[in-house]
This record gives sequence, C-alpha cells and structure tokens, in this order.
Amino acid sequence: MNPSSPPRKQQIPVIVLAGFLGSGKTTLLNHLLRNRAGNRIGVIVNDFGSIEIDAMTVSGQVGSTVSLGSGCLCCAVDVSELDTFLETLTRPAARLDVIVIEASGLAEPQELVRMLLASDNPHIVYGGLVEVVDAAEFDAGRERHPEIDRHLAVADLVVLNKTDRVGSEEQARIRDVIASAGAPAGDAAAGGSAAAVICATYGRIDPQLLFDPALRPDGEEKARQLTFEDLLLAERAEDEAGVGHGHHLHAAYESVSFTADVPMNPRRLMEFLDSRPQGLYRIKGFVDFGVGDRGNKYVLHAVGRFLRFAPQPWTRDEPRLTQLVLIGSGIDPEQLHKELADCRESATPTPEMTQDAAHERSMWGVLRYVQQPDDDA
Ligand SMILES: Nc1nc2c(ncn2[C@@H]2O[C@H](COP(=O)(O)OP(=O)(O)OP(=O)(O)O)[C@@H](O)[C@H]2O)c(=O)[nH]1
Repeated sequence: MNPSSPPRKQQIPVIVLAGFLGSGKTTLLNHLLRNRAGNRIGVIVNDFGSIEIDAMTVSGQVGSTVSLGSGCLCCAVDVSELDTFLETLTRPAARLDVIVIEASGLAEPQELVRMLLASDNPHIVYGGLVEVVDAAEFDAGRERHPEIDRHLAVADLVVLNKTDRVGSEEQARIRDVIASAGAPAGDAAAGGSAAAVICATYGRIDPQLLFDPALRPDGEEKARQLTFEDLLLAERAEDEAGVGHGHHLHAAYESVSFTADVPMNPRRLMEFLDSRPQGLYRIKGFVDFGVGDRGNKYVLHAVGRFLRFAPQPWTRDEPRLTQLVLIGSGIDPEQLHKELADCRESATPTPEMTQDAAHERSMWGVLRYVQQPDDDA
C-alpha cells in the first residue's frame, strides 16, 4: 500500500440490480430509496422516467444527473459511460454511501459486473448482483428468455418477487429451479446458482441485506429506517387481516453474529471462507489475526463469491477482537457459528522460529484478497 496516500473513507459498494422487464426492479429500487436508513444512495439508470422522482424533492439537475433532496443522486447512462458516471458519483462532494445500478431489462448483468470488477476507480467496491425474478411469470419468462438461467447462475442474491401471486408450493418449486439454474441439463448436482434466494412482494426486502444503516449525525439525512421488525409487523398485520400468504419474512434470511477475543487462525478462516455455503450472501466485519499481523485489523467484505480484506491499523486502545456478521438465506446459523469458533487460534506452543515463519506463511491466503492500489479487480 502507498504510505503517502492517506486511507480514504471506506469504498462505496456498487450494487447491480437486474431482472427482466416488469419483474419489479424499479419497485424494489423505490422501496430502497424510501427506506434507505440514512444512507445517501446514488442511482444509475437507463432512464429517469421509471423512478418515482415525484415522490422526492428534486433539488437540482445538471446534465443527466439529478440530485434529489432526499439524499439520492440519480443519473441516466449508457453502459459505455459507466466509468465516467462512477467517477462523478464517487467524488467526495457527492457524499454517497452506496450506488445502485439498475440494469435495463435487456442489459447483460454479467457485463456490468465484469466492468465493475475491472474498474480502476479506487473508491468503489463490488456490492453484489441482485437479480429480481417475477414469481408469477417464472416459467413463461424462462421460455421467452432462456438466458435468465445464466443470469441466475452468476447472481449473488435472487429476489423472488410477486410472491403474492403464487402459492408456497410454487415458490418452493421455483427455488429448486433457481438452485439448479445454469447447471448442465439433467445434472443439477454439477452446479447451479449459489445465490441466496429471498421472497418478496413489491420488492420489500430489508435494505440491510444490501447495505448498512448510515452512522450519520446529520439530522436532515435521517430517514426512518425500515427495520426487520417493521417488516415482520407488516406481515403479521397482513396475516391477521387474512391477506397474508403464509410466508413469513422472518424466514426470509438469517444472520449470525460472531465475536472472538482470541485471534483467528488465518489458514482455518480462509478454509472456512473458501468453502462458505450456498446462500451465505454477505459477510462483514473485521478480523484480528494476532501474530499474523499485530498492527492491523482486517476489514472483511464478502458478497456472493466476491471477497475482500482491507488491513486497517488498530487504534491504540482498541480491544483486539474479531467481529463478524453473516447474512444469508437457507443457512444454518448454529453450524456457521460453530465453524467460525473452530477457526480461533489454539494455543499450541511451537518453537518461536518455526512459529514466526508459519504465521507469515499462513497470512498468504489472506493477502491474496487484499487489494493493492494498482490491482485491476
Ligand atoms: N402483484 C404484484 N405486482 C408487483 C409486485 N412488484 C411489482 N409489481 C408490479 O409489477 C409492475 C412492474 O414493476 P416494475 O418495478 O416497473 O418492474 P421493472 O422490472 O422495473 O420493469 P422495467 O422497468 O420495465 O424493466 C408494476 O405494475 C408493479 O406495480 C409484486 O410483488 N406483486
């Protein structure tokens, strides 16, 4: 790392929102904008027309960028202009916390993801490919657009939307199809989508699946955060009114919090991360590798198969801890917690020389995921 450049504020996650025409991308995006938990969101779309800009105060329009009073900056772009717009949106003056690119129904999301991963903009980090699927039109959609299987295979999170229009059996069937999407015909075991799948109506997912609540003291920025409990209450109210569909949002995803006050063993943690289960969508937090690197904690960001560590100096009085949150759907929280606990360093004494060399070597696996300033991806 270049010691002359001061560490900048955390990189801004860029999320790609994809899905076929009418699947509910704009509905989901509007939901995120209304429940952005204090975050300032930058949105890149193919055209403004579909976003409910009326619902927000438009405070300025420059070129094809619209600044919304509610803490959102929108721009309409052609994919070839992506880098230029990311450049604009990541300027410190924009003060954005997260950027969402709504891929047009026709854009190939893999192409956008590839461009993001290859981008040399140091201020962004890949935030995942979210594929919105219309549950009611699933089979018809696949027939018309067989390429949807390819999209599902590379997605990090699949939002099975419009579940108000299908029963729970049909939802289960679609989930199975998604899990085998992209695998060679007749051989689901050979692969398929590793994406976490969550069900939704009108795109109402918990925004925390995609980004964290902003820690902003600024009162003007404080949008009310839609919490997990709110979603649950809304669902219960629907159930009580007899309009629910037996699908409970608390079953939508699960999270695991892990804290350790002894260092983590780099080799074992990397084994855990390299074999993380299907459906484990996000991991965030920081890791103490103890003697592996006494000076730094390692901020961990994983979304889908993407994984990145960023070393950050411990402050003088900071307690040496590992703190991680894992979020996913269809995961076994207890098992994951146990596996992480098994990654803690055990105090087996080895001769000091061997120990030093071993620690240095075991950090290699971690360092593979540390971005160097001139890395491409
Ligand atoms: N019944 C039902 N309708 C929904 C749901 N989510 C979205 N819709 C409706 O589906 C239609 C399409 O939704 P959009 O959000 O515009 O879909 P989109 O993917 O952005 O569509 P394009 O911009 O054309 O690509 C709208 O009329 C929405 O109100 C849902 O969960 N259930």
